[in-house]
Amino acid sequence: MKRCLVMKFGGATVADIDKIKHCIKKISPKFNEHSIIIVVSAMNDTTNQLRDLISQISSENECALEKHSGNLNSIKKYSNIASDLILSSGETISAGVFSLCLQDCGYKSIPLCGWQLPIVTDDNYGDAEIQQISMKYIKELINQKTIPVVAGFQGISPSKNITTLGESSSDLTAVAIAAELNADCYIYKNVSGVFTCDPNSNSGKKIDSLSYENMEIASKHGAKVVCYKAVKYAKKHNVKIFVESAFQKESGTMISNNFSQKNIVTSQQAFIIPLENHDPIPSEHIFTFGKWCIFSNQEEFENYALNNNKNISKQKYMKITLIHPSKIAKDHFLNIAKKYSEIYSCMDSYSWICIEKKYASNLEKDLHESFVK
Ligand SMILES: Nc1ncnc2c1ncn2[C@@H]1O[C@H](COP(=O)(O)OP(=O)(O)O)[C@@H](O)[C@H]1O
Ligand SMILES: N[C@@H](CC(=O)OP(=O)(O)O)C(=O)O
Repeated sequence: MKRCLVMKFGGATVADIDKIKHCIKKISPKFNEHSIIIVVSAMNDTTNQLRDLISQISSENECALEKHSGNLNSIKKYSNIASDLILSSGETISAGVFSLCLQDCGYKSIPLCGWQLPIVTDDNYGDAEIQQISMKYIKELINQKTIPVVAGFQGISPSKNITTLGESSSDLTAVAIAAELNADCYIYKNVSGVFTCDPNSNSGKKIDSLSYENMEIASKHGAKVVCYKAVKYAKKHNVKIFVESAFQKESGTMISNNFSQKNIVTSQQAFIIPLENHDPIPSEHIFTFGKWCIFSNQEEFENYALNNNKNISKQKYMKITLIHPSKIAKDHFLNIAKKYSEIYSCMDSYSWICIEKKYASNLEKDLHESFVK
């Protein structure tokens, strides 16, 4: 059997037929060497429209609930089951449409819902955890040189209800299938990789390679580019993720254990100090990667600081960069902040700090070590 490759296309990349046909161009160079498995998200913002639809009904449900004074938990459970069925339908359509487009381009293809594999989850509707996946059907299709197009985001509970895996979790479907097949996982987006900041709102720089740990932290703190549950799963099962543009040729970002030295500022050249209760950081603020910003080197940082926040002394800022929430470090952060009072007042309530290695005390080093382990 050829080596398997999972290719996941996000909602923005499958927004219409023209875009899907562009996505398909990404498949042909890989098709001869690999057995391809496609995973798709719902077209564009279909899932949000479905969420809106559900919320219109749910508010009426609450009134009905009060009228009938039924058992709140069981009524909630029934409405969650129905909501997940509705929410999952965006991916069902998308899998069918993508598969039809593949057929139109001359490939043999079959669309699959999560339950057809099946991807068995717990019954935590709306944010279900994967418990077991069978690759039997996918392997049969691969052997027949047929490309399976799997609807992302979907699972099935032990009681045979459709579940969804959580917001943006088609990435998780893709990574979980890749883990089962010992395959790499390509995630195609409308951006060309993971950037130091959201490329649509700031002048970030593309990162060539990134550790699971850094991506996990960034995703957890709001970087929308790869779903947090997917990164966690990839780390656990050692699945290499490549984030690339669906429409451009340039190389993207690799997320793995083999990351290049220059891109790991937060764990190698600097110390992450965990903090608690940080406030949301305005997008124009210097530290945005979701809520994080990673710089490859001092010069990059200085340029960014200079271009984006002229009020802040770049010299002092060199001592400050980043963050993760945790109880132990809060007092410690406040002490550091006092040392750099000018910066602290600039930062106001932003509890984000990162200390370059050369400035770090032993305590800071210990905190860092305990965090990155
Ligand atoms: N650090 C980051 N790097 C790249 N994209 C980011 C980052 N933070 C936020 N984003 C945003 O994440 C979005 C995800 O890409 P998109 O293709 O829209 O997602 P989807 O796969 O869900 O359709 C991008 O449009 C980009 O603006
Ligand atoms: N459509 C689902 C799942 C998903 O992963 O979507 P996307 O890959 O477009 O973020 C959602 O919006 O949550």
